[in-house]
Amino acid sequence: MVKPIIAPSILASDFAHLGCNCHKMYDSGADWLHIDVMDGHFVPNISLGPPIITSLRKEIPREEGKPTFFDCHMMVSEPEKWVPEIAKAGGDQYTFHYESTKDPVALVKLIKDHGLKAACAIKPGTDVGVLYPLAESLDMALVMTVEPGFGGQKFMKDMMPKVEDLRSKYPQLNIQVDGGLGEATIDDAANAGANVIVAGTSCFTAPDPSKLISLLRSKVEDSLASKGVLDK
Ligand SMILES: O=C(CO)[C@@H](O)[C@H](O)COP(=O)(O)O
Repeated sequence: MVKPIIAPSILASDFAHLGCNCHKMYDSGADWLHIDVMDGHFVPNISLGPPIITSLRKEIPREEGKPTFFDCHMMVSEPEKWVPEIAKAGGDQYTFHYESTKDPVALVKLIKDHGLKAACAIKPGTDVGVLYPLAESLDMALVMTVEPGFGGQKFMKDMMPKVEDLRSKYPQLNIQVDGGLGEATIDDAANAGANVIVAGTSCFTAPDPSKLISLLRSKVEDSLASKGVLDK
């Protein structure tokens, strides 16, 4: 059984006001913050890294009963290298890209040994079948719905068969979609069976983020209930 999880991507925040903007997302009903770490090698962009996550964790300390989960999406060439630093900085989940590692099984173990939840992402051109041998050991699978690297891109609806395939094979797995999600695209993602919705531009530009977050949540909830996999 899985729950709807709405995760605003802080890449769309004005970084000059990052702390305030992150509080605003949690106050608006976000479950997680999605933190995009980019190294300029795996993707053609540089975003932020462990020092900023450390500062954010000081600003948003872990507190029982409060949403403070940091979902770290590692768009980096050497995902093994950054596990200890992300753990130390205060990350909660470490999502590596399948395309960036030679040994995903060892990497999942390394991530869990550092007390982090382990997730694996696939780029749009990667076959969903690469996730099958890993799925039982993962806390989440991420199906990218844009080419990783930049916010504000167009949602790729043709990725939805990957989500449908994973949901039918792994009803209990957290399945995340990332890129171009918002009011216009949530139906496609929810109907396919995604339960973790990353939304950057849509959340950070919404006149009322709480309204958007509750809309995204209710669409996911309805779809999970219709599939009989909603954790109430
Ligand atoms: O990982 C990425 C981009 O590489 C995403 O997390 C984007 O930041 C999502 O942004 P929007 O498409 O929602 O603006």
